[in-house]
Amino acid sequence: MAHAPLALTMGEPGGVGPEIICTAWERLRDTKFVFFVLADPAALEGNSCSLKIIEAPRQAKNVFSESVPVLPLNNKVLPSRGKADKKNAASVIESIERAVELAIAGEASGIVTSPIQKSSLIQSGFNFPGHTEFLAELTRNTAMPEECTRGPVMLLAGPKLKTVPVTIHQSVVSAAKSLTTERIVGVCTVAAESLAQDFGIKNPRLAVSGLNPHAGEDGAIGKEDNEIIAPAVNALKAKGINTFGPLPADTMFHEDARARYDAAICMLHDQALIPAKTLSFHDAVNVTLGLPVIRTSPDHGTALDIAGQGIARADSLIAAIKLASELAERRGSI
Ligand SMILES: NC(=O)c1ccc[n+]([C@@H]2O[C@H](COP(=O)([O-])OP(=O)(O)OC[C@H]3O[C@@H](n4cnc5c(N)ncnc54)[C@H](O)[C@@H]3O)[C@@H](O)[C@H]2O)c1
Ligand SMILES: N[C@H](C(=O)O)[C@H](O)COP(=O)(O)O
Repeated sequence: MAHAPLALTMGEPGGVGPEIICTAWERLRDTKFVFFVLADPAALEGNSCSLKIIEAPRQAKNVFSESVPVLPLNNKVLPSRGKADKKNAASVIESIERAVELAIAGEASGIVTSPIQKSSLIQSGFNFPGHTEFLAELTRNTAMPEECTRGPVMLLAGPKLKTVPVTIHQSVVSAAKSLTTERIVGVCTVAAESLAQDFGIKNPRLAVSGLNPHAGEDGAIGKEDNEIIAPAVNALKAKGINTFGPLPADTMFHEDARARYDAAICMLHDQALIPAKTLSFHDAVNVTLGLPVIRTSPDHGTALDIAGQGIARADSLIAAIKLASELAERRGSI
């Protein structure tokens, strides 16, 4: 079967994306991890790698060892290193939309997204708080693979820890208010399915965090742990999903605790992402579970503060490319 390349989105042209794409290509050019970049070539110019314009993803494989294959966008960018210009929003968004189209069409085996500057896109009228929600919308009408529940669900996957936030890009106040037993059951169901099917973890063990300090101290410090989270854990156990909790979030990430589970399911974005990024900032990958296409991303953002200085590390992007390729192989799409 022909191997489809991975589609790599351009991300924020003023951030570290362009330089780490170039570094990632330099490190991967002689490997099986072939990708092409959906970008205005102007966004990638000025780095040390050579670019080759391609007309279709299938051409990527033939040029990959010599140059970065670039599938040009219709919208142009005016890159300004270290600054996110909302005038570039159309191009940033087009890159994501076209990657999804190509993945749905089978011309790309998966999507790896470069970081976007959310605030700049939102100022331009973009209506989504992140890739996760935008990708869910773009793939809404595409059928899921058999026996896979639709998400989206965010997973931060590192060598020492996998974490899933139940609430994602929400204020802490709105996240706490929006927690329901059904939502927790839904997220855990997608996570358990994907850990088994995409990551090959048989009967994955899910450790569910509480919301409040000490998981509510039996109702003395908040009622959500007993009234919303504990019933979700019971419902998941009844479905045969290997789940336990709610656990106090502050003590569930030390080394011995991590050995007891395959993924930590957390109620809040920062409960999940702080331990993931603290333990493995340069190795962890952000994966969207519960989509009909494969999507990974580095765990870091645009890093405007160091863009263009030649010090940005490409390790997390490389890990994202390798993981997307591994997931595609497992799903049999390449
Ligand atoms: N997948 C994504 O699109 C994604 C992910 C996370 C954050 N973001 C966005 O990025 C923007 C900036 O976010 P932030 O400042 O919170 O986080 P950030 O990850 O961009 O930066 C945090 C710190 O880590 C450093 N850093 C980041 N990437 C690095 C790398 N590759 N090598 C070395 N150092 C690196 C930065 O210099 C900074 O000091 C925000 O708009 C945020 O929403 C996007
Ligand atoms: N919440 C993520 C983080 O802090 O790393 C980041 O915003 C990326 O989210 P998307 O993948 O939805 O863009």
